[in-house]
Amino acid sequence: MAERATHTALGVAVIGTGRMGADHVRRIHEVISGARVVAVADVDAERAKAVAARVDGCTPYTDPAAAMAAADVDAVLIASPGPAHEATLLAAFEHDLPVLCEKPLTPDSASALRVLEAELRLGHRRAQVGFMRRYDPEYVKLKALLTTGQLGRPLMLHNRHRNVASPPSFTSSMLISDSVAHEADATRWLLGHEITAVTVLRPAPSAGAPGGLRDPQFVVFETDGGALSDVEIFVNCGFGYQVQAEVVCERGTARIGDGHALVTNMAGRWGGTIAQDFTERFETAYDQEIQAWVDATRRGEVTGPSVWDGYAAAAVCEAGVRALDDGGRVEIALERKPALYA
Ligand SMILES: NC(=O)c1ccc[n+]([C@@H]2O[C@H](COP(=O)([O-])OP(=O)(O)OC[C@H]3O[C@@H](n4cnc5c(N)ncnc54)[C@H](O)[C@@H]3O)[C@@H](O)[C@H]2O)c1
Ligand SMILES: O[C@H]1[C@H](O)[C@@H](O)[C@H](O)[C@@H](O)[C@H]1O
Repeated sequence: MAERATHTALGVAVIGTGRMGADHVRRIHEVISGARVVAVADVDAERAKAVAARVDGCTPYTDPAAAMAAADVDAVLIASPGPAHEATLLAAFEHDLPVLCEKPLTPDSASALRVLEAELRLGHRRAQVGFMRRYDPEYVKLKALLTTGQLGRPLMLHNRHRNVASPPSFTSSMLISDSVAHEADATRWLLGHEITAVTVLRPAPSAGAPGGLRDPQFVVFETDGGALSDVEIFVNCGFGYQVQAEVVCERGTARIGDGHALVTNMAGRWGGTIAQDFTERFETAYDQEIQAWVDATRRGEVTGPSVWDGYAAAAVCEAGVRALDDGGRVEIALERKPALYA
């Protein structure tokens, strides 16, 4: 596959054509280079048809397996809901197809381990997980600064993750498993530590939270490097989409996410605007992520967040959901890391 794809555009099947899937189809078709969408699959036939109609030569399917079996498919982008990811990943591995799987890899650590074992049986990495913050220019700068060691050892990481409003089906556990999943990965990646324990504190819910939703929550990760990483997750803040991170190190601090690219002074006031959702705040990150995946895939490589990263984040979130339910501190014991992910 890799040799063929090096000379021609990579043929991508996009599985799941909802909000993210349709946006990734647009991105591959209009924004990035080196790939074309040749198939889409969605259990909702009308949705698949409508998205396929926007791209010449794209065939709609309702069965992901049928889409992946099409002759012109070289790679798979999974954007169905988390519980559907395992089956699609395993089917893609059966065809030995490269995959970019939106986060979460899977919703729990047992299913993530089954995916990891299937990839180990292939004997080479095939899948990348869609932790797009690793491609966001601000996160990339922060990671580069930490890697120089100028600031000294990281002691604490403070994260804020705010959404304007949660979708109707959002549950209290999903604040952890769907949203804080990003900070589980960002903490591991920025600090280079594994997370060993998680505590979830629950302030009185906001009056703006839909009935019964425990929103906001305050999550504390402990790491094997002795650092603490805290996350304010507030998915019905009402005013904007904000993702901020501040690392406190022995000799200084560094902070991203203030969004002060444009500050205006007018009529006795100063200020700027706040993004309203993730597609706006992380637009560049998604573009860079998909371009990097296409480029690496055409070279026959897998370079992004790995199945191990997806498994570790799933284990952290699973512990977080238990900590939310019990109101206590839950320790995390990861499996041994296989050499494939060293
Ligand atoms: N990286 C990010 O910032 C980010 C942002 C939003 C969503 N996501 C992730 O992207 C994925 C999709 O989220 P979304 O917001 O687009 O959801 P969505 O509900 O808008 O779309 C999901 C689509 O998948 C379809 N579907 C359901 N089961 C399927 C199956 N078995 N096979 C094929 N299609 C199936 C649904 O009909 C729907 O059209 C999730 O994993 C989510 O966590 C990531
Ligand atoms: O699925 C979405 C997505 O991952 C966003 O990046 C995050 O901000 C939301 O909280 C989450 O619900």
